[in-house]
Amino acid sequence: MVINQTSKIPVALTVAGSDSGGGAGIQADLRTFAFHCVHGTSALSCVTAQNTLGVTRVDALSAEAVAAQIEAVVGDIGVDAVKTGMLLNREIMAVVASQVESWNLGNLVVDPVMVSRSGDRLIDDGAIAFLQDILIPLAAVVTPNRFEAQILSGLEIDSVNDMRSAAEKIHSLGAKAVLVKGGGMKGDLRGIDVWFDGTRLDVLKTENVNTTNTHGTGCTLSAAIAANLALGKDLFTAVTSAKNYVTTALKYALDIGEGQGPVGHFFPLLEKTI
Ligand SMILES: Nc1ncnc2c1ncn2[C@@H]1O[C@H](COP(=O)(O)OP(=O)(O)OP(=O)(O)O)[C@@H](O)[C@H]1O
Ligand SMILES: Cc1ncc(CO)c(N)n1
Repeated sequence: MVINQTSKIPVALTVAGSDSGGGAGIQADLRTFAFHCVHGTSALSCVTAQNTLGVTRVDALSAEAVAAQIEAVVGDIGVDAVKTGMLLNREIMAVVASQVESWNLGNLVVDPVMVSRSGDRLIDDGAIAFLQDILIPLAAVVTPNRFEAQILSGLEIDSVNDMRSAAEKIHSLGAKAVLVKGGGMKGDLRGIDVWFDGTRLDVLKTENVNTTNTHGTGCTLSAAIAANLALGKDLFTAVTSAKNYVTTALKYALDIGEGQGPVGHFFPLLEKTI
């Protein structure tokens, strides 16, 4: 890609939580945007005290504060794509949905964050129905992991066929496309995702990377999809390129902390210096 000083700089917005450990959430999103040469902007929904072992505390921002951040960014800078991550509660989801509608924001990637890899609950009771009924229908693509896809579809997911059925069921909620992610599947199925956009049902396969340092894969994937959309790629290409980015970032995952380390976003720089 060539970006010179006269090119229009693509801009992406993440509406998500902060991960103090730097592996997921807004920190992962902004790094991912930067490594796609996309200017990253952010609206913080909550602050988690978190590390590679898990989440010890969550503090929500007010819904008004989230709305004000989105307004400040969109009203002045403008955005080419948006991703949502950990939105925590219905009040925050409601202002995000109304901002998306009033600014007519297309290219919306909804990562329906409900639970972390280490098993911590990242959404309030009662917010799931709102996500399902109001936010997901506004999305260009929704990217549930295995656990989230089970909740959204009501199906048990143990095989690729189950992932296909879940993708079809979740598509009927109204998003243009669905990517059911397979990071939480067992054995060889880890790393297999299923795409459905109403006509095309595809199994997306990359190599299964043998690492336990997988913190932030989902945030990185949805941020990379948003970055690719901001760069003007079509939705399916944005998703497959994002998946390739995550696979390489997993190969360069960081072995830090006592638990699950984060994926290594900065591999493009490492490769240049090797
Ligand atoms: N070990 C692995 N090898 C290859 N790809 C993987 C592996 N683990 C996860 N992935 C890929 O990473 C992407 C994110 O999927 P995953 O199911 O891990 O999301 P998630 O559970 O939302 O992530 P997190 O909550 O850790 O941010 C998917 O494309 C998935 O296939
Ligand atoms: C802030 C935040 N967002 C998303 C996730 C999902 O991995 C997480 N663990 N923390």
